[in-house]
Amino acid sequence: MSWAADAAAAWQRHLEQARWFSGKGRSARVSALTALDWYTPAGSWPAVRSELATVSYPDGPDEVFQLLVGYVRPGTADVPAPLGRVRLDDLGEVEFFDATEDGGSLTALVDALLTSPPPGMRWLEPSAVDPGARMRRYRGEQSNTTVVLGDGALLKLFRKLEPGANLDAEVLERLPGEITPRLFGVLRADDYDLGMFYQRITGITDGWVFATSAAAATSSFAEASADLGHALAVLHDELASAFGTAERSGDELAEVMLDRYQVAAEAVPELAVHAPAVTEVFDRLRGQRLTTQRVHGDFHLGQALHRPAADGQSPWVIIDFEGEPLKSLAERREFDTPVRDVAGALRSLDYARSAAADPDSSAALGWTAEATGAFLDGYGRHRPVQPAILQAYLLDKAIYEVVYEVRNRPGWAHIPLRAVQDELVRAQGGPTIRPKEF
Ligand SMILES: Nc1ncnc2c1ncn2[C@@H]1O[C@H](COP(=O)(O)OP(=O)(O)O)[C@@H](O)[C@H]1O
Ligand SMILES: O=P(O)(O)O[C@H]1O[C@H](CO)[C@@H](O[C@H]2O[C@H](CO)[C@@H](O)[C@H](O)[C@H]2O)[C@H](O)[C@H]1O
Repeated sequence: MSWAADAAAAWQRHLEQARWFSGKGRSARVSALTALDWYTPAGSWPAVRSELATVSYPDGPDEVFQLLVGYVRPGTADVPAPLGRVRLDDLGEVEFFDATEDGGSLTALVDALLTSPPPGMRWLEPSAVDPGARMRRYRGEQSNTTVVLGDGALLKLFRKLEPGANLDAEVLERLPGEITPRLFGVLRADDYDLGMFYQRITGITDGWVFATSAAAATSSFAEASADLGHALAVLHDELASAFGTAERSGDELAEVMLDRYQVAAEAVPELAVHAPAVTEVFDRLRGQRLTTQRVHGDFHLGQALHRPAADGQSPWVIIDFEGEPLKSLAERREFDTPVRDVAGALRSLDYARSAAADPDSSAALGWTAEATGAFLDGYGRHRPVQPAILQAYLLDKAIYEVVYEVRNRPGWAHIPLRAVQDELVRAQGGPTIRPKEF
């Protein structure tokens, strides 16, 4: 049997428990393993390379995931449990493991990428990456794997691969690095972007943690929210000048939102009863001409990092431009109106009140209303938002969230389900938790 057949079974077991593996619970099978060229020089240990795992499912198309693999001589691995042992033509009998779990392999990888970069390694600012920095895997919840390289840099290894440029790298490269981290380099092989080196922002509080702590203490989030609104408006200006703008008819957008709603209503029957009211809200887009551009696409508080004020610096940095995970890559790269991100932020401020002792108390509702008003002031000072368009996007986003939560976190589904109802009541002139003009 070839090394790949032996290793595939071990990786299959590993994937089922890997936090980043999005195919869990779908009877995933590693049907092929393709080795890319070694990053590390011949004769050095550990030997490190990327391998592409093709994952097959009984209920859908194959997907490709990146594995970063470390190999050492048997009995010398520096990880608690190597995944297995294989014989490779060039290395002989070796043990292998997930190299993101081994500091020595990460150091060997970064050193090799800096000192003898493979043809696919494109450096923009190599001096920002310190090969002597302590390297460790970021332990938080994420769908890729981030390696922390001291205080200065991060290496994000993309896990689920799609041919073409990675959206996050593509955006960071074109922006000035004031509201977003600076991009230091991109690693690519064959058709795939495999990872990127970028600026680590230190001393930050994750926006979701920041907002939910404030909501739990019923302490005002207005100032931070207004700053976030302003930061998003600046980001939208930067994206428009980097990628340009276009126009789209409101009729077309209404059809797209309606189609998405219909697919969602088939997946989640509770949504189906709202068809007439949902159609009415989307119909209000008809007859309008909308300006579109590249947007964040999946903006929420977890995509914003807050840092202590410093002269001339934005207190918020915005990250993760990969778009909504339930959409295809082509859909995620499409232009949209910037209102999509405004709606994302407002939905997130609504989610954040779930951290309050009683999320439905007038204090908690008031907390969201105040933060929402402040966000819209901060954003709208610069870029006015039309209420009918915002309403359609808020509804579209809440519908997306219902499907996302039912699939991923059923215990949270009540939050967007309730939001869908609230948006529809509000659209018919009912009571609102938002400032009256919106
Ligand atoms: N430039 C950065 N500086 C500091 N921390 C960051 C930076 N980018 C991401 N993070 C942290 O890493 C976490 C995961 O990053 P993210 O880009 O959202 O990963 P994923 O694409 O895997 O979801 C974020 O929630 C944030 O806490
Ligand atoms: O961070 P991702 O790009 O993977 O986005 C997905 O997961 C998010 C949850 O982590 C999800 O966001 C929803 O829950 C958030 C609270 O956990 C809330 O702040 C957001 O407003 C809400 O949409 C996001 O929708 C999904 O695409």
